[in-house]
Amino acid sequence: MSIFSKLMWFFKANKRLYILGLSFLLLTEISQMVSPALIGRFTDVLVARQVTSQSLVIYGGGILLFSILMYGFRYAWITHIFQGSALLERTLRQRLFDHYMQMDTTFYQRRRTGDLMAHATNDLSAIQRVASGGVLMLVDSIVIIIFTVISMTFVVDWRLTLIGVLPLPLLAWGVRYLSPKIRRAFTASQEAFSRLSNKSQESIAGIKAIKTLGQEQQDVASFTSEVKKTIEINKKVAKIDSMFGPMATLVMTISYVVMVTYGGSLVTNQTITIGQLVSFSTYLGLLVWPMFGLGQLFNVLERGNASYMRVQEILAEKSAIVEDESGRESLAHGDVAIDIDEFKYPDDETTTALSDVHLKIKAGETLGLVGRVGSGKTTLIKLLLRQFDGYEGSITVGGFDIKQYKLRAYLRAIGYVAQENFLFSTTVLDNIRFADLTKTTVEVEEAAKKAAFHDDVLGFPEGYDTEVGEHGVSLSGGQKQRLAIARALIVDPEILILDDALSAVDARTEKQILGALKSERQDKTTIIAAHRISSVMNADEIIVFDDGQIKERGTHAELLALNGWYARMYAQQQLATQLDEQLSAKEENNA
Ligand SMILES: Nc1ncnc2c1ncn2[C@@H]1O[C@H](COP(=O)(O)OP(=O)(O)OP(=O)(O)O)[C@@H](O)[C@H]1O
Repeated sequence: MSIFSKLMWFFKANKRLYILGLSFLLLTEISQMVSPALIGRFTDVLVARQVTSQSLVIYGGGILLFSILMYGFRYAWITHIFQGSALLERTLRQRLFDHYMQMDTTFYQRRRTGDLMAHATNDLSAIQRVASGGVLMLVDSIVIIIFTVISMTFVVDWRLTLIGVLPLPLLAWGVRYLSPKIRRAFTASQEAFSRLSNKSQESIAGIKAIKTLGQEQQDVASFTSEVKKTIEINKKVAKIDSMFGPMATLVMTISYVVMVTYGGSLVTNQTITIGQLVSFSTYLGLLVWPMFGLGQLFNVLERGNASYMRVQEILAEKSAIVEDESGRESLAHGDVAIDIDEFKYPDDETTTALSDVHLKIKAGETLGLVGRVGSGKTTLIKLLLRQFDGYEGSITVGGFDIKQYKLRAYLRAIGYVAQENFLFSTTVLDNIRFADLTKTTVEVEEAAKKAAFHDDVLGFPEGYDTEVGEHGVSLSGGQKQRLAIARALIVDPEILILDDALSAVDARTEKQILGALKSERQDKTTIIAAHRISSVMNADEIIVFDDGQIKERGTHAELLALNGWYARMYAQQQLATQLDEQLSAKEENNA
């Protein structure tokens, strides 16, 4: 029952809908009570052999009239209540989705995709059932029970009523006994569903890796075992669930036995008429649904409660990125000053990911970030993207701390391209102009040209209208990277960040893209993190990271003169390129 108080905010907000719905319910029940009384009276007229055409019209017409009224009222109240539940589902869905959108990176690291999807589907449906079936069963059952018992007392006999309804508390006891069991079973079932969703999601997403490593059979086996576990848990739910129905039938049968034996004796000693016994039997019949309803109700409420708690737990999680409500709305631009004394990832407090990183990028300049694998390049970029706020020190853009900007305003100024980029299941055109769908085809083409992607698109079956992503053509790693670069360039960001975003393109294409960036973005800032020195060698300043710290810094020439890691890497890569060129030339000669 506590789920109703938890949802009170919603019922209050939609009280008009619910008051109307419940008023129609009351009218339905009142109409429903009239027919059994009319049937009883008519039985007495029949027994006394006093049937006339007038009595036929009165009783027949009366029963028909009230049935029609009942139909209309029932239709009206059910539509109101179900409208309410659809509203609740929409409200919660919106809240949950907004929450998902606001949450930070660590939230998505902690929570598995399958779980998050289960909350948005199964859990919300279970809660929605509380506001529809739950309300319907609760109010309908209680009102029918009260009205029926009152009608039984006044139309028939109070003693028969008392004895007839005496077995009903047995049902209440049964429900109380079974409820905690169904709650536990249902929570386990929801968790099993989440695990199954996770497994399916991971297998589908990782299908290429599974096939390449020849792990199909193992994967099917582990999926089957997960399915088996889920079925076992659901069997348990069904077992407990199926106890409710027969229990209600049993209790009702006891009531009928009481009615036949005690009611029969009342008719024999002429305390009540046969017609009244018929009315009583019809009233008792009306109690069958509320008994089932109450049994089901607790089931629906327990499920709803378990789901509501899970959804609330998610909604209560706060993003580590705190939005400054009165923050700056204006576009962030100007010099970038990075002063990080120390940063540790929240899930690894023992390791210092960055320390003493102090650098300045003047507006319009290019910064290069290099260093061995895991040296901290992406970590610094994550801080710039405000994926983590918990560092000692500050990052400012245009003299203002990046935390002083409204997140949306700040991120609007940034174009970010990662090594692996997500493509949406839509056309190349809409993927490129994803950040601003008002951009024209010409603007999209221009951005694609700068990213050296335009010629590739012309080769696609339907050019810019070719569908890509899950339901469309597959792009190569390099094409995906260049599409993502075009996507970032189209909004002409104040700060463009390329995080190993040229790793899958060849040296010539890289040169072409870097040339376009240089000429098109003269007054805009660019940050390039890369493994290939050629990606950063023309930057105004190059930072060499090692173990989260700046090990070397300077221009290309200065770093070569230092004769450290950078110079060694450059020499090695130069050598590799020369060897490659010699090999290609040889192959061409041989061909
Ligand atoms: N979310 C995280 N939680 C904890 N540690 C992390 C997290 N992300 C990265 N790290 C660790 O931080 C260190 C720096 O990683 P980072 O991704 O910044 O390196 P990188 O220089 O960009 O490497 P690469 O060249 O491979 O992209 C690594 O030791 C990495 O394991």
